[in-house]
Amino acid sequence: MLRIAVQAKGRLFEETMALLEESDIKLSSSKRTLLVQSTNFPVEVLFLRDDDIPQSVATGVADIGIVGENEYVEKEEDAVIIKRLGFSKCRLSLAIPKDIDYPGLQWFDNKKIATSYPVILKKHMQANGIKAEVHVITGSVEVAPGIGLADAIFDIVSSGSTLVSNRLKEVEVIMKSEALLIANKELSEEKKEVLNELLFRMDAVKTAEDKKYVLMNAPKEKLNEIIDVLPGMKSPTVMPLAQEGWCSVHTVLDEKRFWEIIGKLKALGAEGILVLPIEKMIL
Ligand SMILES: Nc1ncnc2c1ncn2[C@@H]1O[C@H](COP(=O)(O)OP(=O)(O)OP(=O)(O)O)[C@@H](O)[C@H]1O
Ligand SMILES: O=P(O)(O)OC[C@H]1O[C@H](OP(=O)(O)OP(=O)(O)O)[C@H](O)[C@@H]1O
Ligand SMILES: [Mg+2]
Repeated sequence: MLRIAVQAKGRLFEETMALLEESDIKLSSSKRTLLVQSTNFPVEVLFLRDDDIPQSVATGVADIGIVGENEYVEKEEDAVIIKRLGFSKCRLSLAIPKDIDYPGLQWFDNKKIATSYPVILKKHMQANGIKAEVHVITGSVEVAPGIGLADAIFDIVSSGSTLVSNRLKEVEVIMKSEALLIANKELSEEKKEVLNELLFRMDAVKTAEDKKYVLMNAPKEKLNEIIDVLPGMKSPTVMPLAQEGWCSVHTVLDEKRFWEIIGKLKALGAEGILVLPIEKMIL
């Protein structure tokens, strides 16, 4: 049985649960108890605060965990990164009151900075020879300058709207972060096998995520030109239609180039284009 530590509630929770669900890991209880077994796969899910996930994985309380990179780097626990998961993307930044002119990092010399990430902050300041006072608070960091608790903050930024509503501006990005799958360093062979199967399933979900299955009717005389604009995995499937001179073309398209390719297909006379989501893709 492989034990996975995940965030019980918060910014990581929904996408973590969606990833497990799309990997066909069914959980026995919809009520959230601390530890829930899967009914169809040899894993159990341990729900924790995200701060506690790196340590629980490093000590072997859990075998693997899903946690923000910021939290993983801050905690300096001895666990290994297995996979970058690409969700909960954000950055850790320094921000100061918006009306202050910012001359560069030296501004922070002898200033008081509020943060929940003292380790990352102190390392960065030390590496740049800046002596700042670090004031640790665990939440609502952005209000600190407004209430006179600190001169500046070092915290998570995504859209930047929390900074704006607290009259702050982002002046330095110190690190970028996304959700990570981390693992204990000494998993048994049995657990490694379960982990490999889980990774195989997660890859199939991730690969499918930015792809679409596309079907269209194409005039036969334009078929070669249409095939030329389709990247596909190998080559498209082409099937005859009852109507003379037409065929049906099926292929897989990358979401990034989707509109560009669809435009070319329409120009070549493709009709009745259907676009379907792909649940899983095994290459
Ligand atoms: N606005 C955001 N946009 C994207 N990702 C974010 C955002 N805020 C936080 N994250 C990421 O999600 C993680 C969890 O954020 P959350 O705010 O839920 O943490 P928390 O309040 O410390 O939760 P917990 O109760 O588990 O300790 C962060 O460590 C970060 O990696
Ligand atoms: O740049 P933005 O898009 O505004 O996001 C940044 C905010 O998001 C997170 O807090 P969250 O909203 O998760 O609430 P919390 O403070 O309760 O963790 C984070 O702590 C920042 O405060
Ligand atoms: Mg936390």
